[in-house]
Amino acid sequence: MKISFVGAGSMAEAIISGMTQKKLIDHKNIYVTNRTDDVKLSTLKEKYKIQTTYSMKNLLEQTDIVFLAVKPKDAKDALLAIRPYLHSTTLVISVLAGISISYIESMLNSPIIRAMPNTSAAVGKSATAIAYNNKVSNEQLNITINLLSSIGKTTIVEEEKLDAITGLSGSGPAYIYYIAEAMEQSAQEIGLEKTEAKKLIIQTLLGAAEMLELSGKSPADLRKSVTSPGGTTEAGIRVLDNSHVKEAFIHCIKEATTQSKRLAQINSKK
Ligand SMILES: NC(=O)C1=CN([C@@H]2O[C@H](COP(=O)(O)OP(=O)(O)OC[C@H]3O[C@@H](n4cnc5c(N)ncnc54)[C@H](OP(=O)(O)O)[C@@H]3O)[C@@H](O)[C@H]2O)C=CC1
Ligand SMILES: O=C(O)[C@@H]1CCC=N1
Repeated sequence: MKISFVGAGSMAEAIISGMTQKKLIDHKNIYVTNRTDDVKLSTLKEKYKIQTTYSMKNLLEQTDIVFLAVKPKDAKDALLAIRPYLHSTTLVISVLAGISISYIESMLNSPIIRAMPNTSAAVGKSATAIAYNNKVSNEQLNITINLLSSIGKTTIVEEEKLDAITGLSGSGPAYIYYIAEAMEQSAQEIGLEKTEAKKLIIQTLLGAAEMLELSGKSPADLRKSVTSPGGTTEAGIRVLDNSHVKEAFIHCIKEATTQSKRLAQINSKK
């Protein structure tokens, strides 16, 4: 099987990294291109032993799957560039935030899967959601689900949910990194050494995620079990509550979701 990536940025690299580690597909059959950044292409070629090219013909001839991984604003250009080289059955998987299946259908007569992964794909831990059009065969759907299993967990959803999923889990890793940044900064201010703090923060995040997955308890119950009356956690959380941090996070996720919808509107007019 040959897989081609149009776009060689953070998301394409995260998917390529996950796929090549799991060896589900031979790295020699993974092709990638971008617009101008040849240094990035050389780095990807060196790091993952994949093929790079600036020829669309080379990229797309006899390919089974094309991953579209350009910024939403570049969708039209990329779709126009690939169109002449696609067979009617070539599967197009778009990871673009806010670009609808119908927008892609307006330019391509192809089987289309719209996917929303996240950059944790690089370590096989993406939360990916997919929706697809009626040209996707059962075989293509099964191949895609199998392929995406190499970068994490995949669920099939109705396309309408993808804006919300983009706001929640597509952007989600960034929210957690934001918390990690704050933890790192505070660690220095309370007198901890950077490397020791880093280890403690990572283990704390991993442990909390695993508790959420394995304990069967709700986040609220898990939080209660950390919070002794009159203790340190209570004192800390009081500051978060007084600063309305939970409301800010809820607002953040709603705003990211709205932005996904805005992107759809902006791009549908292009
Ligand atoms: N980053 C993330 O966490 C996630 C991103 N996504 C989606 O993935 C997509 C890519 O995001 P991300 O990787 O962060 O973006 P980047 O800016 O890192 O990468 C975009 C890539 O697209 C290339 N490109 C632009 N136009 C063309 C074109 N016409 N033909 C070929 N290549 C082109 C750029 O090349 P060059 O540098 O040479 O211009 C660059 O390699 C976005 O649509 C985003 O919504 C989805 C989920 C998570
Ligand atoms: O910020 C973005 O637009 C992309 C989509 C989801 C995560 N990153």
